[in-house]
Amino acid sequence: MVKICCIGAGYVGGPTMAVIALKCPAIEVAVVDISVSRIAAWNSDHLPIYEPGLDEVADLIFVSVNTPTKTRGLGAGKAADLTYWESAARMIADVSKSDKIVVEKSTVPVKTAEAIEKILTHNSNGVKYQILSNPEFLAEGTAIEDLFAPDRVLIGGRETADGQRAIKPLKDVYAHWVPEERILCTNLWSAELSKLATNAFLAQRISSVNAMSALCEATGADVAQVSHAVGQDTRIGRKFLNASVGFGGSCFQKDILNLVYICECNGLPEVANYWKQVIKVNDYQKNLFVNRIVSSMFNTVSGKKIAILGFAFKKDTGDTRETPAIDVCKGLLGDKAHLSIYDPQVTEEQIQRDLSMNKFDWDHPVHLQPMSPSSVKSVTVAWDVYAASKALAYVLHAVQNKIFKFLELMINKK
Ligand SMILES: NC(=O)C1=CN([C@@H]2O[C@H](COP(=O)(O)OP(=O)(O)OC[C@H]3O[C@@H](n4cnc5c(N)ncnc54)[C@H](O)[C@@H]3O)[C@@H](O)[C@H]2O)C=CC1
Ligand SMILES: O=C(O)[C@H]1O[C@H](OP(=O)(O)OP(=O)(O)OC[C@H]2O[C@@H](n3ccc(=O)[nH]c3=O)[C@H](O)[C@@H]2O)[C@H](O)[C@@H](O)[C@@H]1O
Repeated sequence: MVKICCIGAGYVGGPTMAVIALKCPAIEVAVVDISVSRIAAWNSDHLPIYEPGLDEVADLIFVSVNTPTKTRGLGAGKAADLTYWESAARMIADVSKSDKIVVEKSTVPVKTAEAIEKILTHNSNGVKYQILSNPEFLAEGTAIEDLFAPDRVLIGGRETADGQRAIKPLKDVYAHWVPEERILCTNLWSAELSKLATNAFLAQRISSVNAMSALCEATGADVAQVSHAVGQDTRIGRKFLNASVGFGGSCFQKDILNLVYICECNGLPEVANYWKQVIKVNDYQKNLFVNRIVSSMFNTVSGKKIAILGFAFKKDTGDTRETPAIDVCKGLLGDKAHLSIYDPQVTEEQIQRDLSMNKFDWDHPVHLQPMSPSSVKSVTVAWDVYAASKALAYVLHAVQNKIFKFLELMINKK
């Protein structure tokens, strides 16, 4: 019987292992995490199984730990910080007594498998390792349906006989519920890079339509109509063409910055600049939104009360990682506005934490994040939409697409 262990019980590790356990009753699945509270939370919901310890637990080890953007040292602000990956790999090397297949589930820079291989084999005591890249494409809010019916499952392995042999057991796991033609097998580097490329392409579409939205505002075109017309072209397609206040979420920005850094390291500055522009347009969009509010209120929001409806980075999630609401709120707070924030999925503590935290600090295990950020005094968190909107000067609706129209309505009503 195949045994699986997953290191990292987060947004990816938790649901992915839950689905594997559900679809493959004969496979024993264990999930480990360095965050005690994370494991306690999962156990309280009876979702993934927790087994303390890795020793001899698994044949296939998924690693789904954080890969944040580096905040200091070489590549700060762009490169992926592989600290957690490295410590997971060292833990695997320390405790393994039989041959293992280590599966990269986290999104990692292309060529990471090479470094992981070195760590694992350095003190291997005769244990053999094969590294596979099996990036995850689920989106939050639809994680379970994405896992049940993925567009594709991607598995990259070494192009050696051992590498190809290692692909088989992983392919067999997915074959329990994913049609064979949707399981793509490639070499390691293609799989690693395809994940970064997919997120870059998706984010690029959003930046493209957001750039158009600025031109629409300047010319009287309606961005919803333009995006609908563009998306009707079957070569382009309709998805991911909703204009917004900018994309958020834990990965798009992080992965593109990572891609930019890899291009620079490979002596490809033109390619790096091309992708950097996707982030620049996203930042521009968030600034534009703040500037528009401030300028339409006699160039100052100082002392004015503004309600923010929705704080998470998109609907159907309580996740606030890189939510554009943080930038919008910080921009308004910078001009001394008073904010009343309402989001039924997000706690007050999380909002205060997000507004006080430094850029990129959120992407570390919970217990390693700064613990007691000072709360932002000019922010109140409301428990219903009416309370949030009481005595407000403006309502911002942090749900993609409707924002500009909604604001326009509000402005016109004034
Ligand atoms: N959130 C998402 O929708 C997606 C995320 N990804 C990628 O998957 C990876 C994980 O992302 P999330 O699950 O969102 O992160 P997360 O922060 O929710 O979960 C990561 C977990 O790993 C744990 N961890 C860190 N180091 C560890 C170690 N040495 N041993 C045991 N546990 C350790 C942390 O405590 C944390 O609970 C990232 O590389 C991300 O880019 C990929 C696709 C989708
Ligand atoms: O690697 C990852 O972490 C994941 O990143 C995204 O998933 P996610 O961040 O959960 O959410 P999305 O639905 O992609 O939305 C991201 C952001 O783009 C915004 N967006 C999305 C679509 C759109 O048309 N316009 C738009 O502004 C959303 O509001 C949100 O802020 C990808 O969709 C997943 O395939 C990928 O696995």
